Amino acid sequence: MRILFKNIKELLQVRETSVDFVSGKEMSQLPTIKKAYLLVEDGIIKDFGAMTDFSNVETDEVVDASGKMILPTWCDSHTHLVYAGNRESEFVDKIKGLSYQDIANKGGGILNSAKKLQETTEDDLYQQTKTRLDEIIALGTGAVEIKSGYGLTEGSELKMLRVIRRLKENYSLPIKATFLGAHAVPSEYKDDKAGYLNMLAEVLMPKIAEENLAEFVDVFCEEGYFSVADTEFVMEAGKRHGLIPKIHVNQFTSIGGVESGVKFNALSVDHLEEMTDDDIENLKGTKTMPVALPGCSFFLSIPYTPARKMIDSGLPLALATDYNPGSSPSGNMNFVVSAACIKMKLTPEEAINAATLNGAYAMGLQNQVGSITKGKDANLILTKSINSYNFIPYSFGVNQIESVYIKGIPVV
Ligand SMILES: N=CN[C@@H](CCC(=O)O)C(=O)O
Ligand SMILES: [Zn+2]
Repeated sequence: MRILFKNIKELLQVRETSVDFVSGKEMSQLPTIKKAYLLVEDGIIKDFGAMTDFSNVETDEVVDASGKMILPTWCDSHTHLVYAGNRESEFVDKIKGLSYQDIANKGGGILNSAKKLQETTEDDLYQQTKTRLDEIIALGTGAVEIKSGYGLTEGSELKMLRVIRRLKENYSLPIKATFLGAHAVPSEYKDDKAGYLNMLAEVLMPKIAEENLAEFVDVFCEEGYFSVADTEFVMEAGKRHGLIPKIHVNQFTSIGGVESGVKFNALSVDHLEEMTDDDIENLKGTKTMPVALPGCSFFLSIPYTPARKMIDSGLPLALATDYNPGSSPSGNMNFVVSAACIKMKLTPEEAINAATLNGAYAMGLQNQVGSITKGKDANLILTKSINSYNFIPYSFGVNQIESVYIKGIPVV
């Protein structure tokens, strides 16, 4: 099956050869071809170039993209898509002045979501999650990471991971699963955090490895949740079970978790709303991707990751939604890209690199998605007619997407 997209006003994020990620000044370069064509064969990018160089080939379908742009779909490397119900009432508490920590202290927060999830069947949870996955695909996401972490018991953590496995079986976009058992200490273990961590390492991780239920391991490294020592314990145990670390760190305080993440070769360190100069220094020259989650900063009214300073120091950056019921109940990568430009002062080129190529790297998917490169999946966004790609972040809250293709098949 061959599809030809012709007369594309501008084809974005064109990489002749695959690059793992871009950092520092390279982030301001977004390679494009104006008046382009793109040929897709059996779901894979087969060829592309300028229309002037196009020589006719037999195709099954031709899409005339005059006035429109094509870019790789968004790569959302940090979500908590599997959850039960929502936390609308906490939203109102927050408007009335309670902080994220105040809400958690009065029994809300992660433990509230865990209670709801424990009471929900696997089938129901699958249906709720599927609705969210369909919603984010329609918004242009074509690769996604999904975490556990609202189960907090053996059975419920496995239930979450099995929901993710079912999604992997039923969808053709790449999905990566992360075991986030160390998201919060459940009430049954409130005086025995070490016992809970041991249960994660000794009981759950072997089962996850045996059933191949996750690629990554995560920890919420934060005051009141898990210390740096706890985080290292979990990363160490995860590694023993073949799970690569990706950690929640520096959301509210900088307690040394970034340095630990780097030490354990974490694939990414995520949140980073509070960054010291030492944290930035620790990330330099490493393979650990810093991931900013501006939707969370927006929703909780907490600082934005100092992305400008980080990129100007030579670091790479990825952008993700953190879609979850407590701190970012939205999986809209278009909004994330806008917020990165408006609030974190990224240029559109930097934000698009962060939300595609660098996001793919933060999931270990840099050879499969994230750029227009021959051999990668044809996971594509076809925009409406727009004047320049700056219009995507500029017109925040407005959907500029006409169609989304996953493996060359239109899903929207
Ligand atoms: N901060 C930790 N975990 C999630 C929020 C969890 C929740 O509030 O339900 C996050 O990434 O923001
Ligand atoms: Zn998160």
